[in-house]
Amino acid sequence: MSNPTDTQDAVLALMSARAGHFPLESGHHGELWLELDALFWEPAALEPFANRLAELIRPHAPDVVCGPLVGGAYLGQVVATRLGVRFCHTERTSAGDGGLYAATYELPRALDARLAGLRVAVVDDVVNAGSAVRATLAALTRADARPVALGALLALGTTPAAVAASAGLPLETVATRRNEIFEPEHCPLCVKGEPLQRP
Ligand SMILES: O=P(O)(O)OC[C@H]1O[C@H](OP(=O)(O)OP(=O)(O)O)[C@H](O)[C@@H]1O
Repeated sequence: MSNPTDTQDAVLALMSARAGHFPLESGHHGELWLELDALFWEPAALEPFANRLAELIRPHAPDVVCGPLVGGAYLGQVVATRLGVRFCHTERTSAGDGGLYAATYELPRALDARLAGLRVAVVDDVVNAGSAVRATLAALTRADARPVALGALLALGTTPAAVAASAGLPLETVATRRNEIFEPEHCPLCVKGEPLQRP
């Protein structure tokens, strides 16, 4: 696992990829869909990568790891256990109004008061447009928590780094993969007349 290319290939091998024309939760369109439902099928296979992510996050000294349901929360529990810190999840509460980044996520209400002032690392299994992690950061800000890092097993394209930078956070990733996403009005697949596919 020390060779970065081997690590990258091994992470990608955990997810099957489909090419097409897909609507993303963020409102963007993309050419890539990753099937993530089987990512946690063999927890022991995923654990070394979750542990690697935990070690990347450790220097940021979080008190809490927070991940969006579903995949980000499953991963976040493993990372939190490895780090010996607390864990919380966010849950999508609205898909939004069709605009960009309109989906909302919320923390369990009972944890709001506990999170105030704590250092929180936000983790997700994959970050693409960053809808889930952006909305999770917003929920943490509402709870007066202090985000300190954004982490992912896999970051797609350049948007995750932009999302982290705009939040003033370091981005820690185990693997990266090239990818492009498009605002609907600038989507080349729409221009070509390719119909959107349900993932
Ligand atoms: O950066 P984004 O553009 O938000 O994409 C990444 C998100 O998509 C996946 O979740 P999905 O929507 O498949 O839900 P799930 O985790 O419940 O399967 C993944 O687990 C991330 O949360």
